[in-house]
Amino acid sequence: MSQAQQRPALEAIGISAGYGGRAVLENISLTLGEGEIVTLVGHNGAGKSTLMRVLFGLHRPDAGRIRVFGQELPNHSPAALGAAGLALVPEGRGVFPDLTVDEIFGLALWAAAVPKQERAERIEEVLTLLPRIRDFRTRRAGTLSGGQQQMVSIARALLTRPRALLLDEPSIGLAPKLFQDLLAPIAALRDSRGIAILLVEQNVREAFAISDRVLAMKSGAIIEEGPPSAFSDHARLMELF
Ligand SMILES: Nc1ncnc2c1ncn2[C@@H]1O[C@H](COP(=O)(O)OP(=O)(O)OP(=O)(O)O)[C@@H](O)[C@H]1O
Repeated sequence: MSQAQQRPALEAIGISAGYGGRAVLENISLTLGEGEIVTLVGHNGAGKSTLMRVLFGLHRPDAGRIRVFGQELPNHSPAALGAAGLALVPEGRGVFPDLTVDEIFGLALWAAAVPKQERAERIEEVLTLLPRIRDFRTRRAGTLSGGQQQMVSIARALLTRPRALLLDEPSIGLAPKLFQDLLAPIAALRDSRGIAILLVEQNVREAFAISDRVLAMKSGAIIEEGPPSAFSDHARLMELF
């Protein structure tokens, strides 16, 4: 039995969800194994972000169950999920523009109830992974480039030392080189700490290079699943987008 079958980081079973009575997700089931990197691909509007929000307790599903590290939480809220070891980096960064990077980190550590004496060490740990942030730690987030804000958003999620990370389109607004600079430490995190990652990404070449498995979504359902090599055929991918 593989590790993923023994104790998945995340299990979604029969998730259906929508907006105002309009169905967007229909009976979705997926598993993210411990230490596994899975990329979720699909056309615009397929429901990828909605699924991420449901998984992180930001959107209530109409049906289905979600387990995190084998546990179904009585309150599937972002705070409870954070405490259980899950973190989300949402699409579009969501950093507070008027706060400096250091202030954003301080707020995140405070919100996660990390003891004061541990905070500097946590920040140092994340800055080792994403060293470019050192150059703009004292600047207000609103004055940073899109790529720098994306880095801050990922760093903020990592401060809580998650065991599973949901990453929604981290490449948006990033030059290809910067995106690769971002993916390398993420892949290293899996290797060093066994963190599990569910990645929504349109830049499939870069994403597949670090992925164990790919899930393809179409119109609110997962229609195909397999190793990245099964999706390397360009024509096959074009069908999905
Ligand atoms: N807050 C909302 N209210 C109403 N409808 C929404 C809302 N958010 C998303 N939708 C709709 O749900 C469907 C799925 O959107 P979602 O953002 O989940 O897709 P996606 O696969 O992430 O797309 P993209 O790749 O463009 O980000 C779309 O038809 C979208 O218009």
